[in-house]
Amino acid sequence: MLKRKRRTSPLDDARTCILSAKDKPGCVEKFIDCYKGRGVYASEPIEAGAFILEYRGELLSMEKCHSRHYSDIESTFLFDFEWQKRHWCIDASKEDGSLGRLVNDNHKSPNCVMKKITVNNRPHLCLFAVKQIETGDEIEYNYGDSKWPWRGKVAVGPDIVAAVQTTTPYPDQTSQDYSKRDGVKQVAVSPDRVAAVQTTTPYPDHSTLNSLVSMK
Ligand SMILES: C[S@@+](CC[C@H](N)C(=O)[O-])C[C@H]1O[C@@H](n2cnc3c(N)ncnc32)[C@H](O)[C@@H]1O
Repeated sequence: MLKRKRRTSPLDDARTCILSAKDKPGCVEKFIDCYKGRGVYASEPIEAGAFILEYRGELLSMEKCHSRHYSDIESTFLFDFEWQKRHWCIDASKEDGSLGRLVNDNHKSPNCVMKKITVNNRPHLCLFAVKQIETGDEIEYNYGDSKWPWRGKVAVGPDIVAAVQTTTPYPDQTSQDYSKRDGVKQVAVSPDRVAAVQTTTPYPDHSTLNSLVSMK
């Protein structure tokens, strides 16, 4: 009798990618517009539950993270979480070519979720699909409950964004040169925006996301 080949579990898949320090094939980076910047898109169908990408970066203790000085843009690439009863941060502010750091926020209908997994006694943050994802779909997860400024805006055209909420003034990013900022291709972040998302930490608080995805 023919033995059926066992499929790799999503967790094993994630472990393999983590150990190889390479992104899993199946996703590509795309420039969306000068407001949202880049995003990550599925280049093949991804089934619900599958491992997608690691949010790769430098693992820092919270103390170390606090001691560093990040620009507003860099601070949007910090992801804090709890592990072994201590607070940690993945600093993905360095442009290292990895895709996990480029995944954008969607708090209404995200197609993946961030989970914490431990490999070789170190924590890693990984995105897993929560629904079937089709080729060409943008990969998106929920950044958490912070008042992210873009959540009050609605896209009305490929490059035009209309403000539907005016509680936080936000610079007109359509008029800025996307490619010249900070030497990285990132959307400028206004100080107002950082103030709006600050809670207990001096940078955007991803910790709310942790409870959301039960990263205990
Ligand atoms: C971790 S980075 C994601 C990658 C980023 N788009 C880039 O091009 O580098 C987070 C930044 O992406 C942008 N962003 C993420 N989700 C967004 C959304 N739903 N709408 C508009 N901008 C978003 C914001 O500028 C945010 O500070």
